[in-house]
Amino acid sequence: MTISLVLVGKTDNKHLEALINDYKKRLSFFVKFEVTIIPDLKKRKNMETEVQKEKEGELILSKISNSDFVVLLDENGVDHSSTKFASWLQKRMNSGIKKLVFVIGGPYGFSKPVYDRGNRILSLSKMTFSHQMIRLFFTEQLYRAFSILKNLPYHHE
Ligand SMILES: C[S@@+](CC[C@H](N)C(=O)[O-])C[C@H]1O[C@@H](n2cnc3c(N)ncnc32)[C@H](O)[C@@H]1O
Repeated sequence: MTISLVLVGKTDNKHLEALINDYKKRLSFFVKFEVTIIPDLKKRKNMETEVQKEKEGELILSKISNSDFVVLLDENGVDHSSTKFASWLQKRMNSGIKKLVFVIGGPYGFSKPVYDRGNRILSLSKMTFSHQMIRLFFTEQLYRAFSILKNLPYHHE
């Protein structure tokens, strides 16, 4: 199974990018992990929020195939402990899915068509994080999930 992470806008802080790359590298020992960045929209500062979400939504959907299992990250989704998330991930890997796609929205979240396409909505907390910070928190949680599944001494309960 391939795990793909779709992001809106490039990571705008080099320290954040370095930390994300570190977890990306660690994840590559366990799974085929790819990151797809949807470039920032041109002239988005002049756009209405809804128009921006709609345009970003079209670009997000263009990166998703019919057979992909799509998980949208959203503060209003279902939340898991790290161990529950690890077992959920194991079940997805056992289910024969070819590609598991996680999507992080832009600064204003997702358009309705993107919500409609999501197979699951996952929250990392009830608090809202920036679309930049959450990419680090999520890649760390994904690494943590694999470290739990592989019995590595990274996660402690
Ligand atoms: C700044 S938030 C968008 C917030 C809000 N939904 C809105 O409409 O303005 C940007 C993106 O970060 C992600 N995100 C932020 N906080 C999150 C959380 N607690 N759990 C999961 N994803 C989160 C989501 O993908 C969200 O679309």
